[in-house]
Amino acid sequence: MTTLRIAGGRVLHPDFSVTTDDVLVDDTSGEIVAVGDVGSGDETLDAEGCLVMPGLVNAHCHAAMTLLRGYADDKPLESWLREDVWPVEAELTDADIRAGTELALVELLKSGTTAFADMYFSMGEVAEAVAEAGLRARLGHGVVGVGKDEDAARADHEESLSFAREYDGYADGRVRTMYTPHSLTTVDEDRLREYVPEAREAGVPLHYHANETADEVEPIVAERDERPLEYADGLGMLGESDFLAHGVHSDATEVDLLAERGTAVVHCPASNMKLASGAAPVPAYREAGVTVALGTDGAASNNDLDLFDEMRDAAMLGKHAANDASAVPAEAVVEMATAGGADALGFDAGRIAAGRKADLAVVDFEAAHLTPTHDAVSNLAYATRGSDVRHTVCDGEVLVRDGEVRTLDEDAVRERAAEHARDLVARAE
Ligand SMILES: N[C@@H](CCSC[C@H]1O[C@@H](n2cnc3c(=O)[nH]cnc32)[C@H](O)[C@@H]1O)C(=O)O
Ligand SMILES: [Zn+2]
Repeated sequence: MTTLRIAGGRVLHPDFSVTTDDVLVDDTSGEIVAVGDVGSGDETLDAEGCLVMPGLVNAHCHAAMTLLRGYADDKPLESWLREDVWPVEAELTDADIRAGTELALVELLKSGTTAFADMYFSMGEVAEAVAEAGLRARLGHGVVGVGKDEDAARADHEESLSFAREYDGYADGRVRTMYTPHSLTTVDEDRLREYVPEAREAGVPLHYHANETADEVEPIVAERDERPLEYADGLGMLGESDFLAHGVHSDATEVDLLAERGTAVVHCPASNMKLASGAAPVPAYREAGVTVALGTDGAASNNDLDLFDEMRDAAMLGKHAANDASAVPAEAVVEMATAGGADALGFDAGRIAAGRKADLAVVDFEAAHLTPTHDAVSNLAYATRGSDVRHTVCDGEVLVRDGEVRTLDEDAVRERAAEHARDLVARAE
């Protein structure tokens, strides 16, 4: 066992208090050993002038969509997907996805993110990239039934399940998996009835888009005379380990249903604002006891993967939507980006405490835009940027030191991704 002492910083505790303390982590167990006066470690990571916080969790992402950053903007979800995104995605190769995912991982790591959930395709490539980069992930092959005959749709579901079975526990357990039907409107009821029980048998959680836009809610209500999440519940899709993305247009019945079932919601404020999907009822979820996490969604609808941005957006959108400046306060968004995300994804992380996973972000607070520090949590929620992250530690390993990614070659990754993005778009035209 080699221990690492993260020394001299101010530590953000689970109760949101902040003290000047050291954190000792063990790179063999990947856990936090002690917080406080921890003695000396085998190695030291300097955190002087910094805030040591739990690593951020991006609980809903399509990592390789970094290749489509800025490709098609300023359109609503339905036409954006059908006219722009899906035609280009039809041209994606394994190598494209690897290149786009690595680009995403560089961005995630440099901005303090230690875990993410990814729904996309060529997930074996994504798992390899995660193994190499050193962070933690919950991965699923996204299933879309639209435009496919029954055999093709079945094959897509089978692929999602076989990936989930094969890769769960990969990369020393840092990779966990999930079954990911794209949404309640893009996947057939018959197929869900067939495959959801198989996912249960495989012991993997479900993750899907739900109640993202009003357009997606209306046809379900019109056809079935029940709310989308009542429909999902009838299909057995609201389990305790499941988590859904967006939940913008949930009504009070659905909020209560989620609370009762223990299903988490991933709030994606930037994507929801950019696609003009609406504002999720975050205060109602939290009051009802629903676990709320934060996600960037893909870089094509955000257009970055910076969770500090997302925290700020969540707070701002929450206040604006409620017409109440006290709605979605600083502590709430920091909790959503850390403990909430870890809970949604089923990782024993998101809090700095002995015995928890050693997933940490060390933020340099000695910057003009972070001075003074009246309230460290306020600074994190409202003034910090991803580029303020100095070190990122996951599973006890230092993945970013002094702003430099140690597990991936940033320049090579960036060049490769730019090349793949250019060729991909050219093929699709
Ligand atoms: N196997 C599927 C791929 C599904 S991956 C997940 C999908 O979600 C899409 N996506 C990205 N952002 C959003 C969003 O905000 N709402 C709904 N879908 C999205 C993304 O472009 C990708 O096509 C197929 O054969 O098409
Ligand atoms: Zn999405």
